[in-house]
Amino acid sequence: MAQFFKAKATSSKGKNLELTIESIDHQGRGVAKHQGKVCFVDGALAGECVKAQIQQEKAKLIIAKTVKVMTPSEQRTAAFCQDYQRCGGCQLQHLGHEYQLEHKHKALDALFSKFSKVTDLPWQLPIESEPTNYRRAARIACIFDTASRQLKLGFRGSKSKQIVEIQRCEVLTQPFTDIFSRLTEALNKHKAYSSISHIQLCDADNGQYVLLRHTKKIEQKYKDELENTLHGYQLLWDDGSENLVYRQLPSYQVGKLNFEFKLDNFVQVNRVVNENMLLQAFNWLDLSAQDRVLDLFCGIGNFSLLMAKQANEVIGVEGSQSSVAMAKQNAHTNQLNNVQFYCFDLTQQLAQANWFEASLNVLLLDPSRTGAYDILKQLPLTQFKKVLYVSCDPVTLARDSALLIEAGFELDKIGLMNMFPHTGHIETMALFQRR
Ligand SMILES: C[S@@+](CC[C@H](N)C(=O)[O-])C[C@H]1O[C@@H](n2cnc3c(N)ncnc32)[C@H](O)[C@@H]1O
Repeated sequence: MAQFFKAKATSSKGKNLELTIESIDHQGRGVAKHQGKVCFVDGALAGECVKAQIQQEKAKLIIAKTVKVMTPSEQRTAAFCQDYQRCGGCQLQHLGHEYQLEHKHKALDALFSKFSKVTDLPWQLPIESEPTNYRRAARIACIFDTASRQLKLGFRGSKSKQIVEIQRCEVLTQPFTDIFSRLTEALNKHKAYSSISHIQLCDADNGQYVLLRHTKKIEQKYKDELENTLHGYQLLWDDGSENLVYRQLPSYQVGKLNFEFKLDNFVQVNRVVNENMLLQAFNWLDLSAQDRVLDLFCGIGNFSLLMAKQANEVIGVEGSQSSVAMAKQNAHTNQLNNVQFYCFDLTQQLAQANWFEASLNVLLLDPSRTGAYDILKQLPLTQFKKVLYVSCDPVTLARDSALLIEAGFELDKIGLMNMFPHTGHIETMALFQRR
């Protein structure tokens, strides 16, 4: 066989480029062009000239990170967190808080125009958040470093599995802002704690919970010692061998509704935004006493219970058995008997669903980032007069919206919810009405 000369591919990784940033994409990265390739640049803002280091180069694109801002945008601000450059939690602290929603608006406009050819979106006022101390739940990663014989605590680094040790986190609610240094000191007093692999924090309305996941047995005296050191926090020890026993389940309240949950259930992390989101959903849907609501991806019944106050009936569907159990319990303790919950994987065939009924006339969806395409393409959409789509991913929202528009719906209202300030996450509520 003929042998042709093929030059060795030289790696461009680590090389610096000077780039002029044209826009920011839906993940908060600067977008520029270089020799016919699209460059996505972490830490760069529209209008800026930056020096960027190449992380990865492919046939049509370059991934890079800003190493020097030569001409800063007037929207640029100093990050308030000293670990911002290393930690993977926030991506947009360099963009002034007041400009972050403007950027998210533009990103959604572009995605809707691309996927569903809808322009001039019917934007409503956004749901705002406090810029700091908004996050009531988080997961801390832990690793025992054999070289220093220390347990290290922190968040995963941006685009890596490395743990970034941090002292404080200003986006966590007040009781947890400085928990890192306190935990690091306490957990390094005894080797007994060295098998702790992660720690879950939850600032519930009825107490602050700290769940410690460990792989080896920890003697009771060491558990008691930590409990005394972290006085005021409710500690839970989880070695994965049996169901956790809660002295009292964590809970949050919205109006007169009380929601109990377990730490492995999904709960919305921004308390204030969640309350305003539920209220907005209630107002936008404007349900009548005849309406029968299908709430897909319902979790512990966050939306379902409020909707049940107004509607004739609500059917909630969720894939996590544990969340469904809590949703049923929450309906019972809130004395709502017109809401039923079912456990079902919504990527599966609708023909196997025992919860679907032709008389359901309002659809509410709140899927995870992968969106709701699988179930939406199977549902007989013509039976619904309204669809309320709560989204945590703008790309899947725009894609799924195209399907709804094609099925005869019109986008009536759309609004951002600033659930995670300073991050690239875009949370949106969209109301579709049948044309
Ligand atoms: C964004 S959360 C929303 C939960 C709830 N609506 C709330 O406001 O708290 C998405 C929910 O969808 C559930 N989920 C994810 N994939 C699913 C699937 N394939 N089938 C059913 N439920 C799923 C998750 O367990 C989670 O509870």
